Amino acid sequence: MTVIESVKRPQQTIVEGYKELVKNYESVTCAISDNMGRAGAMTADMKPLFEGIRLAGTVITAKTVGGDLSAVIKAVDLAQPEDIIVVDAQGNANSAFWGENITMSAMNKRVAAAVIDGSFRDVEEIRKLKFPVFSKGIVPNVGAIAGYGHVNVPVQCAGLPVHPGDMIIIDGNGIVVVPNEEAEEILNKTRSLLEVEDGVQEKLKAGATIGELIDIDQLMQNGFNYQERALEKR
Ligand SMILES: O=C([O-])CC(=O)C(=O)O
Ligand SMILES: [Mg+2]
Repeated sequence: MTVIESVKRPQQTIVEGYKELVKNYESVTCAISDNMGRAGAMTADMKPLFEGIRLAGTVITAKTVGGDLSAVIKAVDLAQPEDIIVVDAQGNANSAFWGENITMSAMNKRVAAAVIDGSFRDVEEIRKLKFPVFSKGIVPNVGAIAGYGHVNVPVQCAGLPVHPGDMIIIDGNGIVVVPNEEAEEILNKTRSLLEVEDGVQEKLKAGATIGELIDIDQLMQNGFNYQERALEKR
């Protein structure tokens, strides 16, 4: 079992920058994905417990072994306010890795959300508590708590590598992960892209179509043929 207690987080101004974007723009995750090479999102089978989850926070990871929840319980204890717990349960949707009691622990630590590559239970209670959970499913069966698992090690979650201290941003479109070392650059690029999007919106509101604005006819005449291109180079 590996338990890493201290996590290197992005500077507070960067974390606040992402929170500000989430406050001011609706589809921040889409702009972040665009800036990460049209990637960076968790898979679409990650479902929210309720609508309207909009958050940015830093990652604490729990990597489970079998159905054991011990790593999740320990991760909650190591969290700082507004952290997001990412549970790598290897996509095991037939076992619960989170429940009402763990939610109440997490709320006592002011954890912002749980993102689980697996399932959880006590769904009605957690909905009433309004604690944000994203998961692959909901199921009553839960594993033992027998001391197995790892905390704050690199993990995967829903198709993405995730490291402790990365940024997670969640809105109505889904979840994106920005690696800690790219957090500042992606924040700046995303701010700019959202401003550009505002400009495009103005043109659309004035009656334009995207096809006109990007000259789609010309683009489609230039269909790319890699064999022709390869021959040109001989
Ligand atoms: O107790 C467990 O193992 C999970 C659970 O149901 C809870 O956290 O309430
Ligand atoms: Mg329970």
